[in-house]
Amino acid sequence: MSKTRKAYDDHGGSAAGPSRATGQPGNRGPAHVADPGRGEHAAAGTAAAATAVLSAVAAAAGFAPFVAIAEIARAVLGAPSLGSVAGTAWTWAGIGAGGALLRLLLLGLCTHVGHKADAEMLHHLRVQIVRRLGVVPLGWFRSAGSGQVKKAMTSDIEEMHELIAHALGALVGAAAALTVGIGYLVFVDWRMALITVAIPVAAVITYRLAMRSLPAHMSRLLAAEGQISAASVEYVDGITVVKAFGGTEGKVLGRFDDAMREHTAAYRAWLAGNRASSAMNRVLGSEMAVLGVVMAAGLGFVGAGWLTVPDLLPFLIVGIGLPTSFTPMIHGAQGVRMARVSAGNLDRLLSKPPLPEPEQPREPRGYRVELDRVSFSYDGVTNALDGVSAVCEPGTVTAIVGPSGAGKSTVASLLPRFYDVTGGAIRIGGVDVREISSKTLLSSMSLVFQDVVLLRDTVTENIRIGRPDATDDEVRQAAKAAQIHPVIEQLPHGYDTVLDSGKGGLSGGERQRLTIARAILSGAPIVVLDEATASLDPDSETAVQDALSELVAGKTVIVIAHRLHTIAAADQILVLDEGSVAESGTHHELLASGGLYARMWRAQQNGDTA
Ligand SMILES: Nc1ncnc2c1ncn2[C@@H]1O[C@H](COP(=O)(O)OP(=O)(O)OP(=O)(O)O)[C@@H](O)[C@H]1O
Repeated sequence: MSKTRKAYDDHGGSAAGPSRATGQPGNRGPAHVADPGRGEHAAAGTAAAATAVLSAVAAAAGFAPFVAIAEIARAVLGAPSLGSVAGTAWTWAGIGAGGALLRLLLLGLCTHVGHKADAEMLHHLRVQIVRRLGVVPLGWFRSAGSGQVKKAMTSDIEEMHELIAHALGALVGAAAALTVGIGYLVFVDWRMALITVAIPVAAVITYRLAMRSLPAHMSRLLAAEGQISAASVEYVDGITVVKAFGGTEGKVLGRFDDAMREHTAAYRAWLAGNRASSAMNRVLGSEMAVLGVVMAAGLGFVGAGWLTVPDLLPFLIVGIGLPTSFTPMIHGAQGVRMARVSAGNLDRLLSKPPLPEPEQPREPRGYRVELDRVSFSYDGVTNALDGVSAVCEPGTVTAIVGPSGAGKSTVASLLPRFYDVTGGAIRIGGVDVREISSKTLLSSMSLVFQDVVLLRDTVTENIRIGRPDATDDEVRQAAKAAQIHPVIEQLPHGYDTVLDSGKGGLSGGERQRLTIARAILSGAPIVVLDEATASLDPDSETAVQDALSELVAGKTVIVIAHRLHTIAAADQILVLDEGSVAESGTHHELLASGGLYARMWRAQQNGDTA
């Protein structure tokens, strides 16, 4: 949004010409700095303020050469002979050269200090975000969280960079330059100063007028942009299907064409509304406008005897420098506004309440898992789970089945405390999971989900996540147990092959077996499988099932499954319906009772044989 807005702002007109006098350093690029604590954060803030002050002084000093030229000209034109003003001229020449030199020195210093402040502040922010991510409930990432994190780490941080490295200096520098320039002109002649300043001020007003209609057009422009990118993604993602089915290519491209046309129409509609103010802005924002008005008014003043010709010179020399300070001031102010929005987003992220850790953690006594009248609500209004009770004994398999939306995955998320229950309790080895430290809790569980997450690292390291201190040999043993060893051996660099975090390299079933190897290596006594084989073809499923039987031997196993034949041998089956346990028992008991499970079983059998 912010980038888009900036792009349109640039088309709406310019408040004035290009920047000349802001003294604004360009400090980009990361730097490696030590992990800063609170004190370093304050130091970075002080450094950012120092950059702004240096920018202001540099911008003010940047006006000295112009003032010097104007003063020398005034002295020379008003004197009977050159010799009589030589001293004054040399003094002003010294002031001018000194100002130019000081500006250069301060800009160098500014770049150095600003660069450091920027790098430290952004590093500190990133460290804080990462630390916060380490303590927020993991369930948050599964809902809206990951999008928020991506935005915080990219565009919000970028806006903060803009603020510290560019906007703040631009704003303060431009304000200082304007103050010095206008102050000098007022000193020479306040009436002419008013006229000279009126032109860039009028340019700013026309700029505001040109931009006034933007919010009204923004939603249409953004919607059109959204359609363009959706159509592009649709085309790129579906290019195989589109090409394979020939005739439909035109249809997808047609959608892209329509979106482009709509964007052009929206853009034209906005431009049509601000054509006059935009044109006025371009005229008034140019140095030529200031020069023309100052000349006309100045000659009038000279004619009327209100101003001497030498006194007109400062307005021509310094006055035409004023418009160039308005553009950075407007952009700087805009940068500050955007950074405030981003700072709000970052603040919301950084103030996400952490998962409460027990003050005096307790160790579970064994690995019996007990759900005691567990209730949970995602939104605080509707209950996804309502009074669910069950006991899962070590060395047994408990299957959780039920219609879509019954709450099966919610149970799986509550066990490792991705969320905390809103009613009742979950106990492991007789201890409430909220009284067990997160580290102990997570290391007591192997979680195997349908969505396989692989890191961009070697096969060995991907398996070793299960137990970081495992030897290479133990990694291989786990891979063998998970029936993935022969596949790994076939990879270009065997166990040293770097896997793609995307879908490349291994098939779905192979990736799944890799995560099972991870879980086998971890040796955790509780295993939670959430739809681990749901998306696999029959061959892969058989291989994964074999791997799973290695993983679950002797453990407390909780399996969530859609396909009932995969859990028919479970020691107990909980049938969830609308967040409650509708029935429970073994496969045969549930079939005999003729309830929901029996109906689901029959439906799946018929589906399978149909
Ligand atoms: N992150 C979430 N935020 C809000 N509501 C959610 C979230 N996840 C699940 N729900 C809701 O909670 C209820 C239970 O969902 P859950 O995913 O646990 O069911 P499920 O039995 O696993 O379904 P499925 O078989 O389709 O995966 C549903 O109404 C679902 O819409």
